Amino acid sequence: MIECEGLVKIFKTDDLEVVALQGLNLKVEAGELMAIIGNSGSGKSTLLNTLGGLDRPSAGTVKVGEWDLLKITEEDLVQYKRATVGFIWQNNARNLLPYLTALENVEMPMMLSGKVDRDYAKQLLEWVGLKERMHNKLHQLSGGEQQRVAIAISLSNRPKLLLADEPTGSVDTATSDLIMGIFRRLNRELGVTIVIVTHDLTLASKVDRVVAIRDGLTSTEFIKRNPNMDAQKGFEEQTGGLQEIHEAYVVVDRVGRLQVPKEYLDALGISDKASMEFDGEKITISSPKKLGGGQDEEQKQSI
Ligand SMILES: Nc1ncnc2c1ncn2[C@@H]1O[C@H](COP(=O)(O)OP(=O)(O)OP(=O)(O)O)[C@@H](O)[C@H]1O
Repeated sequence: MIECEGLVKIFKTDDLEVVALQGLNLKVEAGELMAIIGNSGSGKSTLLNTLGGLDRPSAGTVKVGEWDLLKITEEDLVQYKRATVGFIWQNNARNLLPYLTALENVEMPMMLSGKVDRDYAKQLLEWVGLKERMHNKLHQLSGGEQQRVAIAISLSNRPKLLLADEPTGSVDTATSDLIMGIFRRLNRELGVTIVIVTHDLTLASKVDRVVAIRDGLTSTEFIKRNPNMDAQKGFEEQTGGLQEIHEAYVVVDRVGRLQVPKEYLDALGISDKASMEFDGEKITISSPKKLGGGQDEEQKQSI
């Protein structure tokens, strides 16, 4: 469904260039429900905006289904956004109209694309658990309910891909669980591919695959050891961290590049060069060998 290879995004302002994505690789299969995590400024939103057709990529490959988002024309981009992708933001005020009802809000994008399907709009609000509140004006709904209206809106164009940027960022834990449950159902029952960007490790622990971004590159992948773990409700909350539930893998790209965490490099005093050894079973990266002896002091680290 999604294929990014060597994806680069550079933001240019008057006197500054920011390389937000530095040659990122990412594959997402159709029907996946996965999360992207990373520190602030690591490029998560830029990646999501690029996948959503809101930001234009600077270089590399970025394909979503049949669409090549690097080469796509402006005209096709409008079509892509209309037909293929749905978007949910943390700040739902961006896509909601407070003086309209929940139902009218869901119908609005349908109206803009020329085809209002009231039954489907109602069905969507039922899906997100707002059957009883669909005729309430937005300002009469709580923040969590508004976020659920936003989810219904994002599905109004029947997207194959749903992109959610911190969808639970401003709601409480109960609402966050509810939203995650809605995502899981949409994914399992309607087959919508869902990519969630989040800081929240508890949320991330509830999906099968998590990809970590560091400095605009995919660095680590976490794959759930037991995909049926969802059934054990509350388990994630008890265990907390991602590593309890997922196996962590370092991402190696097509030409063999991988990202070594900065803290490891700092601990070993590695800056621009390292020694690498292969003993038939594992690869060892260590601080550069000192020419003319001194190897005994070498600190080693296995990867
Ligand atoms: N429109 C823009 N113009 C210039 N620089 C930008 C723009 N958007 C993002 N950046 C820069 O690109 C880098 C990545 O930003 P991005 O918003 O993708 O990170 P993020 O991981 O989503 O962070 P956060 O979790 O804080 O939202 C940052 O250095 C940011 O300052």
